[in-house]
Amino acid sequence: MASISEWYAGKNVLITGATGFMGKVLMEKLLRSCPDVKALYILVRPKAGQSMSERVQDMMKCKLFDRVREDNPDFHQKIVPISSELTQPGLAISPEDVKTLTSCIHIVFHCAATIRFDEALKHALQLNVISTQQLLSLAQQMQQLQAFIHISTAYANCNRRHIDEVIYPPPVEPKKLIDSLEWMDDSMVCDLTPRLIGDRPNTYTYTKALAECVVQQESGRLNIAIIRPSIVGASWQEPFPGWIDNFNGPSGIFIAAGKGILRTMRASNDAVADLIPVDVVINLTLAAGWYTAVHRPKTVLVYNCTTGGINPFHWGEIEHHVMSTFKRNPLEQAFRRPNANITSNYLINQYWTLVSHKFPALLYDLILRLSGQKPQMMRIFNRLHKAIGLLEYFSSQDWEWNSDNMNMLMNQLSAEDRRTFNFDVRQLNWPEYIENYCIGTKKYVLNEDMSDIPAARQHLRKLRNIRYTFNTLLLVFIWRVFIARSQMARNIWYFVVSLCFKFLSYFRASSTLTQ
Ligand SMILES: CCCCC/C=C\C/C=C\CCCCCCCC(=O)SCCNC(=O)CCNC(=O)[C@H](O)C(C)(C)COP(=O)(O)OP(=O)(O)OC[C@H]1O[C@@H](n2cnc3c(N)ncnc32)[C@H](O)[C@@H]1OP(=O)(O)O
Ligand SMILES: NC(=O)C1=CN([C@@H]2O[C@H](COP(=O)(O)OP(=O)(O)OC[C@H]3O[C@@H](n4cnc5c(N)ncnc54)[C@H](OP(=O)(O)O)[C@@H]3O)[C@@H](O)[C@H]2O)C=CC1
Repeated sequence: MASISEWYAGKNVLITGATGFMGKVLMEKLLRSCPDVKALYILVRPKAGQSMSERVQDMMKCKLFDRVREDNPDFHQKIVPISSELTQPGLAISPEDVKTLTSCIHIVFHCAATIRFDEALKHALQLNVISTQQLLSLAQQMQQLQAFIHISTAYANCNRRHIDEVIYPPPVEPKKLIDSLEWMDDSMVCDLTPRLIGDRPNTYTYTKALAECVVQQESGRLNIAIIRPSIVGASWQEPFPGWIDNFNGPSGIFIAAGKGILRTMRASNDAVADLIPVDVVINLTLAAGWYTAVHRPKTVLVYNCTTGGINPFHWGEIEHHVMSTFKRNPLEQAFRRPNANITSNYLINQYWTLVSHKFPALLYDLILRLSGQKPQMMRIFNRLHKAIGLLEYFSSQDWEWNSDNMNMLMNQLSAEDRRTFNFDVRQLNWPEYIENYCIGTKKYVLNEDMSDIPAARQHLRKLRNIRYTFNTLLLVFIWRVFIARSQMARNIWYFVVSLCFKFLSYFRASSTLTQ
């Protein structure tokens, strides 16, 4: 049987969400490990004042593509951008482009989605559900289509503790919801949202669950697979360790901790941190594409792409390794020395939020105001608290995912494919992975240079000296205000000091006697 790379040779691939984190890694891997792939058609919209072509050109300059560029400097010739706004009718694809796509595409990878946890339900429904429906309708017209791979999330059914590789009944019939929301104005939808999402934490997981149901309903004659990754993190091995380009999931938390801004967060030390490296997800996705096309399973196969059941690691361990990495490889211009702690206790977290977040922010903003600058720290902390509030649900509990299909797929691969498209997370060394992940946030998200580490260390030493000076001044202040002004406090203070003195004298005398 042909290897995975051989199967992709000569194929036209359609990718949605190609400008996103996973979409880019998917393109890179296809171009590098399947060099004979015919073309990658990518659906892209203009954004933030940039045209579609400008965005694609910028994207291809990205460091992620360095290895591909080395192998094939003309790799851009294989990329065919197609203008598309997924929230528009017909995905806003021109009739000529529809004609091209329906005649030549062999495999579709649907990665596009809104992954925001605070997305308005109408928009999340439009993008995550309705555009999936529209893309499936387009796929039904593709004459050469062999597989359709839908990227979902392992948390689509996070209202369950144990999650099998099946499509669960939807919380509501998607079509009914789409029809109902159509006539409602935004404020009505907003009021109804908590009732609708029920025991799910946000509109993201809710609409991703509905999308899975739509995939099943609209599957028709298509060969479909659903990939459900858990928390997608930086790359493990490919194209190089530690590739990450956004603040999503834990990345923003790691950065905030490394900058010394985040000092406390509610999370369970003992809960499994179900992180999955992005290259593992992409390798599994490409292998699932091959398997779906070649073996044509009778039903929609769901692949839970998780680590917890195979090679578990816990949030407490993550905290330890993140802190240790950032102490050895500090981020530039840290606000304070990195020292974050996670706790599952609500009151303890509230206390530390007040003492370690709000108080220093107020103090810093006061200093900024006094020096004629604009206060900014409280605003940063308010945003951080909003983000943490939305993530806590996922870091405070754990889930059990069945990953039989991932194992089945691994057993279907030849030894060579298993190496080229490695998704065997049993080999993942977590401490090494977390170290590379943190360094990746420094290098690729914050664009900091590793050669500046000595200066960053010097800055941390300066912060330590400021803290010692501040603590000493605080002690003197407390002494002046509370001790020196009250006779009773003074008596207690002298009593404590004399007790310490007596203890020291006794200790010195007894140690002289024993000599
Ligand atoms: C050291 C101890 C570590 C212990 C770790 C413990 C716990 C880990 C925590 C959490 C892990 C759980 C993660 C669960 C993931 C579930 C998996 C999934 O299925 S899907 C993918 C996950 N989706 C997300 O992560 C999206 C979450 N983000 C949002 O919903 C929003 O971004 C937001 C948090 C609500 C913020 O919205 P807001 O409008 O305020 O800001 P923007 O998004 O527009 O961003 C503006 C600006 O800020 C940057 N940004 C965004 N997030 C962060 C952040 N967390 N920290 C710092 N900066 C952030 C963003 O890039 C923008 O920058 P710019 O303007 O320059 O583009
Ligand atoms: N990141 C994670 O931790 C996890 C992600 N997933 C799933 O993986 C998939 C990819 O996620 P990820 O790469 O992280 O997400 P990103 O937010 O990085 O990328 C989202 C992609 O969708 C595109 N998109 C969004 N809105 C539109 C629109 N209206 N029209 C056209 N394109 C649009 C974006 O394009 P543009 O650049 O124009 O905005 C971007 O390319 C999603 O389906 C997500 O649910 C699952 C589990 C975890």
